[in-house]
Amino acid sequence: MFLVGLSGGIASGKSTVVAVFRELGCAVIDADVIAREVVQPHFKAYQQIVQYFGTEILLESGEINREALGNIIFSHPEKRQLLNSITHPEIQKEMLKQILKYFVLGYRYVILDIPLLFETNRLTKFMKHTVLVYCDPRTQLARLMKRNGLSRAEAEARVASQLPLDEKRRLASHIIDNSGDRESTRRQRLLSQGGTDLPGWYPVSAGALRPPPRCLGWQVPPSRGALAEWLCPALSQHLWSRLTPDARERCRYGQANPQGFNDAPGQQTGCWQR
Ligand SMILES: CC(C)(COP(=O)(O)OP(=O)(O)OC[C@H]1O[C@@H](n2cnc3c(N)ncnc32)[C@H](O)[C@@H]1O)[C@@H](O)C(=O)NCCC(=O)NCCS
Ligand SMILES: Nc1ncnc2c1ncn2[C@@H]1O[C@H](COP(=O)(O)OP(=O)(O)OP(=O)(O)O)[C@@H](O)[C@H]1O
Repeated sequence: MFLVGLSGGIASGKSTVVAVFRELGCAVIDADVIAREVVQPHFKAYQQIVQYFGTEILLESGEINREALGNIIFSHPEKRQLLNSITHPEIQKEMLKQILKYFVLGYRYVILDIPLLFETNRLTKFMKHTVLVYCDPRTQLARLMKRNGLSRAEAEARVASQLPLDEKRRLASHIIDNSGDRESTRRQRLLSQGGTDLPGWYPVSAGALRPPPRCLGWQVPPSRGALAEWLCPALSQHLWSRLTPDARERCRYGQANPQGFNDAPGQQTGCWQR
């Protein structure tokens, strides 16, 4: 089984992109969702958070007031480190459990949506590929202010708590540019599944839909087109109908990269239009 690390910056569009992969039936593990689970009242991390941050960060229900905790940690780097040291080990344990679940189910690829993948840098070595959901800094700030109702200064503090997206760009093996509208982000993915020089997100999504028998692996079908038909005819037809005439031509003439991802060391594949 291969792990694909998907990351980005705060409000760069990870959830938006991941929603599309889920639509296609991909196996996705979301670190933000797990981060919410492991701080529920009966968990160890909850007790530690209350011990260090005090009961003033609790709601009346006893649950953690995420807005209040966020306000503290995004303006105090040392408190952020403390929170990370409490939550990250618990998040990683739960992620490992979910990875094992998908392994047992026979999935070939699992997408791990990890906001701080490049900051912590401990997990990248386990990833077959890393995908960065990029967004230009002005758009990122505007979307963050709007979504969270933050002032410019508050939003800037949150962005500054992470590595700049331009730096993450250099660390990722693949980029999805989400600076434009949702449809253009979607097109990047679809094109990548049928185009020429594209690394082929296809095996990831198709593999999730119907895990192939282990003994066959992925080498048996001679081309990606055949692979698509073999795995999921309905999805294959749908994707074919969404391709541009030019991309169809290229597929017909066998120029699509049958290997899926382009793995040349240090090379960023140009699959997703930037
Ligand atoms: C600070 C908290 C309470 C804010 O909760 P809230 O519901 O408002 O935001 P949410 O959890 O949806 O996170 C939104 C985004 O904030 C960013 N973010 C969250 N935690 C951190 C952090 N410690 N450092 C930098 N950025 C962070 C990420 O981009 C994340 O996608 C919460 O994010 C948290 O518990 N963070 C610590 C755990 C963590 O590191 N989570 C990130 C996934 S590993
Ligand atoms: N292409 C887009 N066009 C317009 N708005 C978008 C686009 N992509 C995302 N958004 C909006 O921007 C905000 C941030 O997107 P999203 O929640 O997907 O980011 P994220 O990276 O998952 O955020 P976080 O780091 O906080 O988890 C949301 O309000 C979303 O609706």
